Amino acid sequence: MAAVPEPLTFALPKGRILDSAMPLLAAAGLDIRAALDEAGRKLLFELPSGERILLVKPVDVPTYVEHGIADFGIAGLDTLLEQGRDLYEPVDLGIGRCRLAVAEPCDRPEHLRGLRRGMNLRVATKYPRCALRHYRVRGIQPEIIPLYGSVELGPITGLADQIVDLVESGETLRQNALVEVETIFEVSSRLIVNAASLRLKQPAVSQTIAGLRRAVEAASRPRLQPQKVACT
Ligand SMILES: Nc1ncnc2c1ncn2[C@@H]1O[C@H](COP(=O)(O)OP(=O)(O)OP(=O)(O)O)[C@@H](O)[C@H]1O
Ligand SMILES: O=P(O)(O)OC[C@H]1O[C@H](OP(=O)(O)OP(=O)(O)O)[C@H](O)[C@@H]1O
Repeated sequence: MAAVPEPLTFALPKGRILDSAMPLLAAAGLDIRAALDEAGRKLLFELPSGERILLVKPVDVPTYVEHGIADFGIAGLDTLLEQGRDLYEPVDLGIGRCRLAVAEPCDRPEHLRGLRRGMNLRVATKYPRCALRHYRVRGIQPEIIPLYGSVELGPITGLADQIVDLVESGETLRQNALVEVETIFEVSSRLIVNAASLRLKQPAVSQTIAGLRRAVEAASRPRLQPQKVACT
């Protein structure tokens, strides 16, 4: 008797990324909307097609995938570069687009003079490793002040001179009198895969990857504008 294939498990990030990922997942045959509504506050649920869904804080998604608890996950490039884990990253989903950037108060250019004189630069960030790498290649050794959110408060309150944080529209910076001075890298969300699942759960894993690639391609194709038809 043929062995029943083990169902796939997906670690999905709660919050803004899940909303943009749902149409892509549905197009790839993984329609989680109804099960999600039914799940209420449950963090682990099963789809009628058998797949298991784990709802995880975005920063924890790579942990579940690296440890093999989930076969797949969705994580931002910011999180992946910060954590530097052993994972496959086969599809850029093209969602959750933003950038990791350096910003500072618009009205306080004196830190620049400090930088040139090698004075201690205090940088508040949720991304200590990415920030350190960015400054070190420029010969600057900043004091990193780790924060878990509302990073823009750092310079306003005098906690930090600069911040390294995500910028999308730039509205949060603007409303907090900060200005972007350098982009470190562009961010989008990626499909991540556990290394062992890639080998041991073929062909289901390959099918999912191919399905999501097709969904991303279809989503990025320009839509045809409806043409006006002249009635004669
Ligand atoms: N403003 C933004 N625009 C687009 N993508 C973003 C933005 N902020 C974050 N992201 C992307 O979404 C991912 C998750 O960010 P999100 O803010 O939802 O998680 P979080 O900071 O852990 O939130 P929470 O603290 O509410 O759990 C980030 O790693 C990044 O890739
Ligand atoms: O350029 P914008 O479009 O204004 O977006 C950028 C903001 O979005 C993220 O914050 P989030 O909403 O996740 O809150 P957080 O500060 O708690 O991380 C990020 O950390 C910025 O603060």
